[in-house]
Amino acid sequence: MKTLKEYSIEELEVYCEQIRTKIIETVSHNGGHLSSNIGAVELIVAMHYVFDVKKDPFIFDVSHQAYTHKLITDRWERFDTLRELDGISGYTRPDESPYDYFVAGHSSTSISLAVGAAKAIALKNEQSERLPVALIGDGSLSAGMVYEALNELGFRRYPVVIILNDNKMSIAKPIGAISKFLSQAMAGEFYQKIKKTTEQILQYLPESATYMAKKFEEGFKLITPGILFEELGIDYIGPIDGHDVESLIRAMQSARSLKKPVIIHTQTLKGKGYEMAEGYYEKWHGVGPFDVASGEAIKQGVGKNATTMYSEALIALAKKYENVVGVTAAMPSGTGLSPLIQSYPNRFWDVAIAEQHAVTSMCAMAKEGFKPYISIYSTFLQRAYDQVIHDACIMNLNVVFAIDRAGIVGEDGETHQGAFDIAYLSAIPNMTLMAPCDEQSMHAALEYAYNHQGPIAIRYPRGAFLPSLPSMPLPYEYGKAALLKKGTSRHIILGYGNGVGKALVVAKALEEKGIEVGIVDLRFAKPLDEALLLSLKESYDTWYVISESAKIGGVGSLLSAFKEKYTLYVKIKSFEYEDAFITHGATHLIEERLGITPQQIADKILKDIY
Ligand SMILES: Cc1ncc(C[n+]2csc(CCOP(=O)(O)OP(=O)(O)O)c2C)c(N)n1
Ligand SMILES: CC(=O)[C@@H](O)[C@H](O)COP(=O)(O)O
Ligand SMILES: [Mg+2]
Repeated sequence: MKTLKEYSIEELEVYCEQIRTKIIETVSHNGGHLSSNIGAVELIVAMHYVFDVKKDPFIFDVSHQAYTHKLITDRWERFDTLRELDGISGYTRPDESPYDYFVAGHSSTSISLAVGAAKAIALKNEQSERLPVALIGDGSLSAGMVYEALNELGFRRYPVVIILNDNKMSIAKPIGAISKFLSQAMAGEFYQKIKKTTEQILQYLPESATYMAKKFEEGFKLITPGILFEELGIDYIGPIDGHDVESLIRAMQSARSLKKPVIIHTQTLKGKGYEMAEGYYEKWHGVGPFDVASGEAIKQGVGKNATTMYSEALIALAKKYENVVGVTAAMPSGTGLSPLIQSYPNRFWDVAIAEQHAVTSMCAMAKEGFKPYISIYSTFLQRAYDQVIHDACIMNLNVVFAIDRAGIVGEDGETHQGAFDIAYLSAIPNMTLMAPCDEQSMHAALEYAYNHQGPIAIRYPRGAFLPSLPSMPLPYEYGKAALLKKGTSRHIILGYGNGVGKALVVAKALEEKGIEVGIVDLRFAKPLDEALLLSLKESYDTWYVISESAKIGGVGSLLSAFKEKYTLYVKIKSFEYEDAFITHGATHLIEERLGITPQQIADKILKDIY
């Protein structure tokens, strides 16, 4: 059986098509990242042809585009378990395969990893000449961390090969000077033409002419995107056709021989090979199951999701108040900000993958009297934690953090679960935490936040809320909770955010067993409603907590601190997440694995009682 490195170019091209078909087929069943992956097939096949995955660190930025790598290495047979619970992950994971060098999922870490690996290889003075090779997309090139890495790499000049997959797309059309600079298409095409013509002429000229041509080509690079990297001390090759296996192999072989930092600028078509996805379509970045022939989604989401509720509520607010502004860091459709960017382009922005910049720039807008709504996933806000403290909270600025994907997100797994925002935000002075539980309270929360003085974070889940009460019991008031149901037992459930809907389902299951528990919608996790909570101590011995967050630093922790403060003799039992990263898989299966489905919670409470 031939190894990949023994394939002819023709055989490699056939192999690429087989891989592409496999990816389309699998993603159409399992969902996943389609266009990024089928657009990167030739790149990754060429990587495996030229470099040695058994020794060279293969580093994929975000690694959402690494399906080809998984298929080539050791996961072809298991590939149909993609993103399923106990199946293979949609991202690289060393605990899944020795060929996955590093965990990824958040963007723009690849060049720092390559620099670190190169440093280690140099320090270990290895004879085996291992060479880190990183694949990074044009969208991921917009994050600041990349420049921190390039700054050092260009200075220390470690041998590293960076392959830039420039498909002129992030999730959405990329914004910013970097992507504009990269897509000097004219220079690229023009440069290629000149280069090809020079090579053709050179064939008939004496050796000495080659020197002149080299100088000419060096100079010519100045009008390609290469100047950015060359000036930083990183050699530049390209731009080259990222679907032409032969030129990719040649470029990677010369990059490997340079033994210094080099970036190969490849230009690809996102979605290549599946016509409906080819080009600039946000919708084919991350997809659910779909029919390959028609491109139609198979499983449509049920009801209006929390993101749409947020988007509609923000549109209403933007109409009402001129000083409402907002930002997303490269997730316009995911956060629901797209319609606002379209309707109010001078008040709502996509700032590319730049969460730190998104937060700090909005803090300046708050200082200037605007009311910014920073629309961001719980997991990606982690990237801007210092900016929340340093730029929003110390000055107690009027900034709203609209935290989407709070709680379990499902198939994206460990790197994307929205488990930590309550823990990482509740510790910050001046920060207020609140959580709506349905559409009405979402609208009310955004309105409340508009009038709130100081930084405030509003969290809500991926997908739809669990069904809640037909109407809000009372309007939001700073730090005030709502007693939804007194019940007749000495047990009460304190729900927060989407946990309120879950509490209602649990209460119903208990009622069928003759147990009537009380229910509170906490509404604010910080500050807690101390008056209401103190009023519970006489009637309820056991307080159950349902919040979609990590237990440590979560709502249960905040309530335990409250219990300590007033020396209360109540038992607090939290159904939040234990101290472990939460793997990938459908959310309901993950919750079952964690023992926190409404039925499992009801069973646990029943066991408690009897
Ligand atoms: C820190 C961070 N912010 C946002 C995201 C969400 N995200 C995942 S992939 C992606 C776009 C990446 O674009 P690019 O690097 O060009 O890759 P492509 O999908 O085009 O191949 C974004 C914004 C992320 N994974 N990490
Ligand atoms: C790779 C990445 O980080 C994004 O594509 C993410 O998967 C989007 O998540 P949602 O599907 O929840 O919008
Ligand atoms: Mg891209």
